[in-house]
Amino acid sequence: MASPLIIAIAGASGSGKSLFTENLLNEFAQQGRPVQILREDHYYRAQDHLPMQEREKNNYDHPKAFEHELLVKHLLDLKDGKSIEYPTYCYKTHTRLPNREILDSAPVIIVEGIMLLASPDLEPLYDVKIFVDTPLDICLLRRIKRDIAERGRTLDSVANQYESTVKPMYHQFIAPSRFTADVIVTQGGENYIALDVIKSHIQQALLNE
Ligand SMILES: Nc1ncnc2c1ncn2[C@@H]1O[C@H](COP(=O)(O)OP(=O)(O)O)[C@@H](O)[C@H]1O
Ligand SMILES: O=c1ccn([C@@H]2O[C@H](COP(=O)(O)O)[C@@H](O)[C@H]2O)c(=O)[nH]1
Repeated sequence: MASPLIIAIAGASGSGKSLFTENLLNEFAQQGRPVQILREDHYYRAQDHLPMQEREKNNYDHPKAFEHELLVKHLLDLKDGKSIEYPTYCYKTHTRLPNREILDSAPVIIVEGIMLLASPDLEPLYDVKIFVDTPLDICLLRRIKRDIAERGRTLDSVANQYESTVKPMYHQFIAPSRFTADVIVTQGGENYIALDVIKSHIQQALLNE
């Protein structure tokens, strides 16, 4: 098998990265082309050694919050055609779960997450770098709805975390990383023209291998 293409999709929390990734996956699934998806969030560091109150105060919007060393190893393994033991993370308890999933390599690997273009160790591994660029007020509104519905948060906790870490870290790490991207996607997860352009590029790259 030729070396898999690795597509990185970055952007602010709530920008629409997950939805964009799902829609890209659907495009390939319709053609019966195997795609593997990795989420950077699964590589948040385990925090079982810390009490819950400490975990709640942590900065989850700093590159060091992630075990990027393990993500680098996993991407290299997938590039070599090997399977990986993909970790699982729980946002409610802010730590890893014991179960791991075996993921096989595939011709297209999509990796999605906030800090993917802000880590010099990861950047050389990508074949295509995409940044989903959505205004921060829209990201915040989506995050409020999602975090209350799915991640066990309250309006107050979302607002406090946003002011203390999410917003400042966005300006320090995520916004500058957009300049390393090959493609900037506006309008979040439902930009079908961007999806089409990226799908065509990937198909062409696979044909040329
Ligand atoms: N273009 C869009 N229009 C409307 N809602 C969207 C759009 N993109 C994403 N969403 C919604 O906003 C929320 C956050 O999107 P998500 O893809 O999870 O963001 P991210 O992965 O960047 O944090 C989800 O509930 C998602 O369905
Ligand atoms: O334990 C945790 C881990 C992460 N977060 C927040 O999640 C987002 C990143 O996930 P998206 O799916 O891209 O929104 C990040 O901004 C962290 O603040 C958390 O709250 N708790």
